[in-house]
Amino acid sequence: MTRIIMHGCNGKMGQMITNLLEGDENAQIVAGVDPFDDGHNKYPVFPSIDSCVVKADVIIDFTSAKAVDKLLEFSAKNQVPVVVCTTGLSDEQIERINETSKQVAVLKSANMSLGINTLFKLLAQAAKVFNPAGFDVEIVEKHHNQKLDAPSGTALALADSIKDVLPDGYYYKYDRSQERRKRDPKEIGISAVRGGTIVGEHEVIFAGEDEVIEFKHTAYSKAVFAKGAIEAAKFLAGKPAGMYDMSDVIG
Ligand SMILES: NC(=O)c1ccc[n+]([C@@H]2O[C@H](COP(=O)([O-])OP(=O)(O)OC[C@H]3O[C@@H](n4cnc5c(N)ncnc54)[C@H](O)[C@@H]3O)[C@@H](O)[C@H]2O)c1
Ligand SMILES: O=C(O)C1=N[C@H](C(=O)O)CCC1
Repeated sequence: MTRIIMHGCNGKMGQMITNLLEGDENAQIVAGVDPFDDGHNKYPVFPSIDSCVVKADVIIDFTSAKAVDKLLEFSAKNQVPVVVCTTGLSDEQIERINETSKQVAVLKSANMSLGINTLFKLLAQAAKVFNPAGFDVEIVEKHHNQKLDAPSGTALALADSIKDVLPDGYYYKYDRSQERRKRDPKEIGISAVRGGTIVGEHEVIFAGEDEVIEFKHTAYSKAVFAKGAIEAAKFLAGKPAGMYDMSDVIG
């Protein structure tokens, strides 16, 4: 039985995972962490990670960027592997995650779905074909009106999977409103839309002369992320220190 600490247990993702794990014979939440708690969970809830005294095999994190530094400290100090799903992290925090992974197992992924993690590989292939032919790359992401960070972590990861295979000099362009000039071919455009209850949509557009190729992923329920996070937690428990991602889980 994999014992899990749910960091951010009372948020939308924390509660989705709580509900899914109710019927799981191989994993259970042994403690939650959330500063906002009304006592409705079946497990004990602590207001901060450093006040959590329950032993566990792995932590799942869906909180906010502000909560991640303390989490990494706790994970390394107590030798509890951690699945970091929170997005909107700064470059310094990503560096801290890499440093932490030298002491304990860390899996970081901006998107836990099979579809997006497969898309990373497809996009790398597509970029190698379309870039020499002069295609422009634009990414459009859409999410619900409660989301704090923009662009989404997934949009940035999709952009990275393309930029990584392109020649040097490509850069991300988030806003063209202050400029009056033609598009620079070295731009990778990233646009964010927020509204209603959209779970998550990502479109990657390769626009060439007289033809356009579009890749699109739509998440219809947060369950797709929750199931991926649970699989990742089961995978990571007991693993040696190192940096992991969803491709290690999916294979
Ligand atoms: N990787 C993925 O597949 C994926 C999927 C969905 C959401 N996310 C990301 O996960 C994060 C959370 O998403 P959400 O929709 O559940 O948000 P949410 O706002 O509904 O929930 C966040 C929860 O974290 C709690 N929290 C805040 N500070 C905390 C702290 N210091 N310690 C413990 N808990 C704390 C909040 O009280 C809240 O209950 C966001 O960054 C989002 O972008 C990632
Ligand atoms: O609901 C969110 O918030 C999501 N955030 C992730 C991101 O920023 O990429 C993944 C999709 C859902």
